[in-house]
Amino acid sequence: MVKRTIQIFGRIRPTKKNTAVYSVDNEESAGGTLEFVVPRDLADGFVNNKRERYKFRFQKVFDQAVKQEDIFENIAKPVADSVLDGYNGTIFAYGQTGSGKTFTITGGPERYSDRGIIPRTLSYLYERFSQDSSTVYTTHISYLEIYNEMGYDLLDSQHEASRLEDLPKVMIMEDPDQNIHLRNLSLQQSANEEEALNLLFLGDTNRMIAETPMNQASTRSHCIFTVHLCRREPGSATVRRSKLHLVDLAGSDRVSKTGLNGQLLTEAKFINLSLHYLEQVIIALSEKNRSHIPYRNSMLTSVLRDGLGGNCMTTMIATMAVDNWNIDESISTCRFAQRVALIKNEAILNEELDPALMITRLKREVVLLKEELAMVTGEQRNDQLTAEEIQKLEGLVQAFLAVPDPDVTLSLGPDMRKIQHCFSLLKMMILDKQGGRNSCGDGKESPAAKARVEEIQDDSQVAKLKEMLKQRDNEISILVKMLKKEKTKAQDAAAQLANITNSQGDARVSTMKNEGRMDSISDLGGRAIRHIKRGPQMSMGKQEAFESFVRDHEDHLTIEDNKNILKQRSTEARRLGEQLNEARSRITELKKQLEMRRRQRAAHGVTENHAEEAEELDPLEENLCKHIEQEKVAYKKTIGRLKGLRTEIEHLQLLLERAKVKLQKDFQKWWTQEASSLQESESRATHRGHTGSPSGTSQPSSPGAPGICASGLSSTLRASPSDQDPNTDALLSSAQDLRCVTPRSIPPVAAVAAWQNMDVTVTDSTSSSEWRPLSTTTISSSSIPLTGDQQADADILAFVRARQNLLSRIGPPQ
Ligand SMILES: Nc1ncnc2c1ncn2[C@@H]1O[C@H](COP(=O)(O)OP(=O)(O)OP(=O)(O)O)[C@@H](O)[C@H]1O
Repeated sequence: MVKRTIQIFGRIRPTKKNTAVYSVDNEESAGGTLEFVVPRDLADGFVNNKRERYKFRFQKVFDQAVKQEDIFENIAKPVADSVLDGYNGTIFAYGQTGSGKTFTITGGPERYSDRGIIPRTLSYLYERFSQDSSTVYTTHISYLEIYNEMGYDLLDSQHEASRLEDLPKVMIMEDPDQNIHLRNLSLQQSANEEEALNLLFLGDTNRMIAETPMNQASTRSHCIFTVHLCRREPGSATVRRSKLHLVDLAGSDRVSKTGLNGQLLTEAKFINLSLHYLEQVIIALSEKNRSHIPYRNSMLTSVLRDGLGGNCMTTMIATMAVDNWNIDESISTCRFAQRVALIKNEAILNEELDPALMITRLKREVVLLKEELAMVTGEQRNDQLTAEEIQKLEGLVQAFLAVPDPDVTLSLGPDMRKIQHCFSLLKMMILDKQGGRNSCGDGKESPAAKARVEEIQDDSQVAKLKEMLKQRDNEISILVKMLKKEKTKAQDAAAQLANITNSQGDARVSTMKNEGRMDSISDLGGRAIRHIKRGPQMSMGKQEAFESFVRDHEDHLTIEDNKNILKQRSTEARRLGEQLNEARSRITELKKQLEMRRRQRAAHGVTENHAEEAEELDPLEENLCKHIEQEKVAYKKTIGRLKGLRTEIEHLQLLLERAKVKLQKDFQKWWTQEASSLQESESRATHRGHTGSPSGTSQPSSPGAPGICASGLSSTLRASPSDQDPNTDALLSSAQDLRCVTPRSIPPVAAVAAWQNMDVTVTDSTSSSEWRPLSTTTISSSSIPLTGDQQADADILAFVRARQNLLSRIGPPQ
């Protein structure tokens, strides 16, 4: 058992201006101190206008310039080490909103070097697993978000979460021994670093997507990323199970300061309530002789129960901002940390007997005892050894011979068949080695020995061939299955491509023909292919808007930078891969040369009777060995670099993927806003039209639009409040195209309606007050360019009907 108080560390977020006076002092032995100096005039009722100096003690304080790497080395690595040893670990970040909790725990979204504690810890754990090949490690991951006292599983890949409520809800259960269980929280196995990082990415993406402007969940929720580790020593019936919780708490800002109201106030109360309960638990734990600790008051404290005053090595990171206006919050964060530092935990080694391993062990014992019994009672088995048994025995003999230690024994159990077979194998090997010397005096092998050797060789050969045949059969059936699957996929893709090219092409071709823009038609196929590659969600008009949006997005430069770095790293990885292949061939070649040289020398020694010469060191041989060693060192170095590059490439890919999701989300938000604002101005213009304002004037693009071509996008938007449906978008893009060839004087709505073959009378082409929909029910679908896809066509017709209804509601002008 390890008794230890919760370790507290301070981290100060970089700030550019208006910094409060503070000082950090880290001493090797006494830990670190952080001191704030708050002048009386600045305090001004903020914190305390009596005291000027506030001094707090931490294990260590990390000032603004400290890198993520140092945070990992000093804070997370020791905890990860104890988790590897079988103890539970928790690291939680506490601080006000924007003080750098997420940056510390997960990392920044832009640079590889900004990776936070989670990705670095995963990297470290898998590296340690690979160094300890004798132990079997199994890793599972869970990712829980707690928002308004409700738990959500962030690793759900089944549902497309667009709101937090779409994610599976997690319930807290308690068993009779008062152990906490989280029902509905999935545990995903991750075999390697890549899989673990993908899970982190999935969770973060779910977190980001589920967030809406009304529910800034990332700021107002608690997130707990947990690594569940199981470690098995070879031959041992015990397993060690440990858990590592990496916790990003909600902002600890005081409600009075945030000035919230309505829904946000309710959320803030919930968050403050759960942080308040956390504080209560911490106060109760830091007080002596408290029998009741109120863990059950909130979901957060229930989940973190072990980490707080229980079986766990726990570390807290107090994140702080030192801008003048944040100083009171930073001081209260420090005060909280001081209380946390009083809590004592008792971490125990989580070792238990593995029932499965116990069963296997007992079964093996039963077999041995049975065999021993058979030997004692003289009841020997006389059935043939199976091919598998023969193969196993060969392996045992090889392993036995490979170890020069004379104390090592060949343990075969009391089965005489196995003992005899191993003797035969050994005899065969000796005969083989002795070659001509083990013959019947005349230099030839005795026929009996030869026959026996051949028999044994045949047996093992047949067994090997049978095994190979089985493997090949398996491979063939897998390949056949894959081929079938690929064929079906190719057929589907071809059909989909044909469909999309036809439907989108048809819609555009007619308008392009009208405009004489036939050269663009040939481009349609290519665009359709790009469209499919990007996903079937966007119409071409929207796609163009998206491309423009991406170009003007604030993250564009970072994304481009990351793309370039990714390209460079991929090129370097390819080059290193080639180097590795070359080094491998060189090593093989050198080994061949060495082998040949050794044979030549051995042959020379035998034929010329120069046995002593053969024993001497050969300079050429020595040189070859040296060369091989050098190549091996270079090979290992390249492998190390390649491994590092692989991690960096995977991380960059995830960053890019995350940036893509963010862009799509931002675009979707912007698109919806633009659509509704354009619709509003459209209806305003219509009303103005009713009162005699000039008609058909094109609407200005929204000021928020980042440089999108007004004629292409805003016209599509004008008619497209429902942007979810690609067919509607395509339809509206086509409507816009038609508008381009419609006389300017015809109002846009009339143009769309005309294209839709609705009965619209334009009695005076210069006055918008003269147009009106005649019929609200007649829709001649014959002239609507339908796609042939039932769902898409139903959507198109529904859209046309909705538009017609809208027009009818506007009604004829007075
Ligand atoms: N040490 C740091 N170095 C560079 N940038 C940082 C650092 N800490 C925080 N930031 C930046 O400051 C901003 C706010 O940080 P972050 O989102 O991590 O705060 P938070 O405490 O998690 O806030 P919230 O409570 O809203 O989740 C981010 O843009 C982040 O990249």
